[in-house]
Amino acid sequence: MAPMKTIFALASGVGRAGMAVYRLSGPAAGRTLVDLTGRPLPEPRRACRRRLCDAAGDVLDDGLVLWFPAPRSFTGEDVVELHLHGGRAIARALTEALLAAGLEPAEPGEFSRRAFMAGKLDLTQAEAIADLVDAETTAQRRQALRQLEGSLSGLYDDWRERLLRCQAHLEAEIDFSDEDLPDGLGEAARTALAALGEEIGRHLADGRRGERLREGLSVAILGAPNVGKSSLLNRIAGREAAIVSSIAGTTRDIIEVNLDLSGYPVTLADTAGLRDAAEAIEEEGVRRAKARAEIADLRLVVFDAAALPALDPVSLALVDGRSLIVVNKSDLASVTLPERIEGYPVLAVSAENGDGVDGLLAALGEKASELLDGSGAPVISRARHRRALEETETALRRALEASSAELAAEDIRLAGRELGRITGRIDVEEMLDVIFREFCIGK
Ligand SMILES: Nc1nc2c(ncn2[C@@H]2O[C@H](COP(=O)(O)OP(=O)(O)OP(=O)(O)O)[C@@H](O)[C@H]2O)c(=O)[nH]1
Ligand SMILES: [K+]
Ligand SMILES: [Mg+2]
Repeated sequence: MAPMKTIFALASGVGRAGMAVYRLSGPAAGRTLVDLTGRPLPEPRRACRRRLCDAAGDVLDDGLVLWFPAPRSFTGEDVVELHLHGGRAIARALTEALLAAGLEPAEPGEFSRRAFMAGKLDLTQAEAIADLVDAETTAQRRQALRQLEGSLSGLYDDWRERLLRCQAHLEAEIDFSDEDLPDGLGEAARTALAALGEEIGRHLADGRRGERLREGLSVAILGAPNVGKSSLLNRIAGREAAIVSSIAGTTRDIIEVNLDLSGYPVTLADTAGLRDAAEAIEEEGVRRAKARAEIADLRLVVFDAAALPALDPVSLALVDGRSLIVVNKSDLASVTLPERIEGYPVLAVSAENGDGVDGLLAALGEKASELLDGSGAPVISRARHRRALEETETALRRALEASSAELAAEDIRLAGRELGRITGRIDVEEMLDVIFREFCIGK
């Protein structure tokens, strides 16, 4: 095996800042610190003030240095942290000095990858670090923290252990029963596997709460042309994100704004007015609007108060349990607004003067919490986990139906392998690149 390289990266944000934190990891980290400071290594894990110079003796900066000898460090290797002043010139000079010392710039996610290799984190925890850094709302931050603390690791490891136990029992039965092999599964294994299958099934039926929370809830504003969809988006976003005009068919592309709705991440999308379009570009806009209506977690179906009692039939067809009914232009209403449409409560608003918008946001927040909040039990946070769990469940079901003990044991082995892939207990090499690629540099 090639000797482990020593890597470095700016772990804090790039650009002008009061402070910048650089991280070095690998066998040459300690020697590099000695060379940069011209002093012996400081006491482990204690911040010390030091002046840093390059090989020519030019002063780079004056700051704090920390020394984390292996294995008690983030990566499990020798690690050095340099807390310097933020700024591009310092970053450039330090980078040159480190390159000259033979260190290499870290790849995205390389620190976390080394931590995983050293057994400091499992894959769900490594993914949680990426999520935590990306978290934009309170609920996202909490979910990532729970996962980093091992909520998913604990659950999946426990399931995997139970599977391995069943597998061991079954294989013992096969090995020691000489002539008359037991048919299929033993009673005890059957009960244990069926219970496990049910638990995994319940975990899978979480309404995609964790994944939605990570990705943000997708909310689409839909309705006929000119009902004020773009005006409503702008009112909620607090800025002129979309073009508003009195010409029907103004919006074509989907315009998205990201909102933090009482801690829940929401992507609100404005769409083209639904109608039989007059020309090709608008037609494409309508096609995109309909596609978004299909995939959205929630729909705001907007009607025009000035057009009442007439209700656009295309919009009406979109109303279901996933929608909130909005009647806009309440300031123009000449008739009393209905309390319900198709049995669903009506939210009256005026995008023009802001009336009713707080009520709409409150209703949206309630829906978001219904879709995203759970019992507090750990939830699946990534499609990668969901796929592996589905494979596990399928293999378990096959094991329960298997005609011989050997076939059942093989399926149980497959199920355990799928579970192990989630936390990275087994068979991980090929997945590592995919997982750590989405990290940013310095993590
Ligand atoms: N009086 C009043 N006018 C409104 C209100 N909301 C929007 N309008 C007006 O209605 C017209 C259409 O508004 P838009 O926001 O462009 O409507 P839209 O639904 O996005 O239209 P398309 O993109 O063409 O489908 C504009 O002239 C707006 O100023 C409202 O609450 N009250
Ligand atoms: K319009
Ligand atoms: Mg519009």
